[in-house]
Amino acid sequence: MQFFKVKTVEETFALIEDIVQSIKVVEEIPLDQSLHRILAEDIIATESVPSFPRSTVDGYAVKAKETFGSSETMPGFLNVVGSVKMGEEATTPLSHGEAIYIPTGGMMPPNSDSVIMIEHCEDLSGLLNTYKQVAPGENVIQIGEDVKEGDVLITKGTKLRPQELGAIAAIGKTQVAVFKQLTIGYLSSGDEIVPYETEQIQIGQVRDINALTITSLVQEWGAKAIYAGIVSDDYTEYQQRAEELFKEVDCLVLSGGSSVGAKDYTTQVIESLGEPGVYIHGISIKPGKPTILAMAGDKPVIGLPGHPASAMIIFSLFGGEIIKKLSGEISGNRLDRVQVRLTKNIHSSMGRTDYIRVKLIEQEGEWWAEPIIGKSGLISTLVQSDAVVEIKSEFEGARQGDFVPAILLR
Ligand SMILES: Nc1nc2c(c(=O)[nH]1)N[C@H]1C(S)=C(S)[C@@H](COP(=O)(O)OP(=O)(O)OC[C@H]3O[C@@H](n4cnc5c(N)ncnc54)[C@H](O)[C@@H]3O)O[C@H]1N2
Ligand code: MOO
Repeated sequence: MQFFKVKTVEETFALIEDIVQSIKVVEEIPLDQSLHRILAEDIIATESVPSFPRSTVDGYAVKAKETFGSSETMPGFLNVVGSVKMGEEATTPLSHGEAIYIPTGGMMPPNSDSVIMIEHCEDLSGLLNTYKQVAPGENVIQIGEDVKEGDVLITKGTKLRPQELGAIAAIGKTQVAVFKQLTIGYLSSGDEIVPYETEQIQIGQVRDINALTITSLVQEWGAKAIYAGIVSDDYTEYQQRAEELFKEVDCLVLSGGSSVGAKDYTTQVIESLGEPGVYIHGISIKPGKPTILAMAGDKPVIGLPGHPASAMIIFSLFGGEIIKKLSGEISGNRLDRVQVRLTKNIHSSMGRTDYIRVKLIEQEGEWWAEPIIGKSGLISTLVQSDAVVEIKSEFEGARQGDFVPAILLR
């Protein structure tokens, strides 16, 4: 038996972009529960922030031109006529030759245009000595300088980070429309795989590692994971369990049995779930060559190679992209690779993209990648890794000192 439908990494990403459609289900949820969710509406500012001009420092609100020429040796003089109270409207207008004490964040009094910091002046019994001149607008946040009423503050498809929640809170919006949280189903396969809680394992058995790595990645990405346990290498059982789980989820992930051994039923199980079926069986990638990507109806199905490091790397790359597309996220400026330098020569084969597990070391302000040697069945190699460096298919490797792109695993 041979692998068929083998694709390059670039073709795989292009295919994902092409075949995976975003879910359209939208729900309104409280803002404080929307972290990491995907915005399903444009957030239009219904008011300006700030809604009144504010001081950015502790000092005295003044008319800038009345401080012109002030210096340490030649101070200017202004009369202090009051103070601004926090949280209250400043109503007393500033007249010629006057200054008003203002705390950081306080409202600028009418007719004032700038603030002189307290360290640049001295209040001598109501006579303010100014030792520095200020420019009009200095130390003031103007109305709408943060957010202007009517502007699009955040666009649909944005993954909500803490700063987006803060900005939405600033305009007084308490509910947001987001796309439904995705549910990703995960099932392990293999006669030798036993629940990780198994205290005493028999010779030949291995604890289910992928259940933890894969469902944890799902959670890290803001989706919900359903772990449906382990199936043996029996087609009927595997097919039934996969089909049951498939009905409950937006995307199904199966681990193990993706190769072409006699008991590798994953392809057959996936084909049974519906049309159009398997698009890719085999990617020219290392590790993780025997990866399966399919669509059953509008739901993506991923068959991961069983080796734990392969499964995690493949799921981080392609699973991440599929879930992102499915979730409705529209990535803006994405910094998903950083440039690091290699501490050693790395060999790789033309026509195959390699992802090499590396430890990152900082030396004299530069980041260096130290390859971690180990087979793709070894989970500890990922524990030691900070990143994987990418050697694209057109290269036969990379030399010590070369800059290479790294995908962070932290
Ligand atoms: N003749 C060939 N054989 C293999 C090839 C090939 O090109 N030609 N590719 C190899 C590569 S690369 C990989 S990766 C594996 C993938 O095989 P499967 O997806 O069929 O996975 P299994 O055989 O079920 O498992 C492989 C390995 O991983 C262990 N495993 C599986 N699931 C888990 C789990 N949930 N937790 C911990 N460990 C797991 C399993 O016990 C096996 O040792 O195929 C190669 N073969
Ligand atoms: O996916 Mo396999 O890891 O290349 O051993």
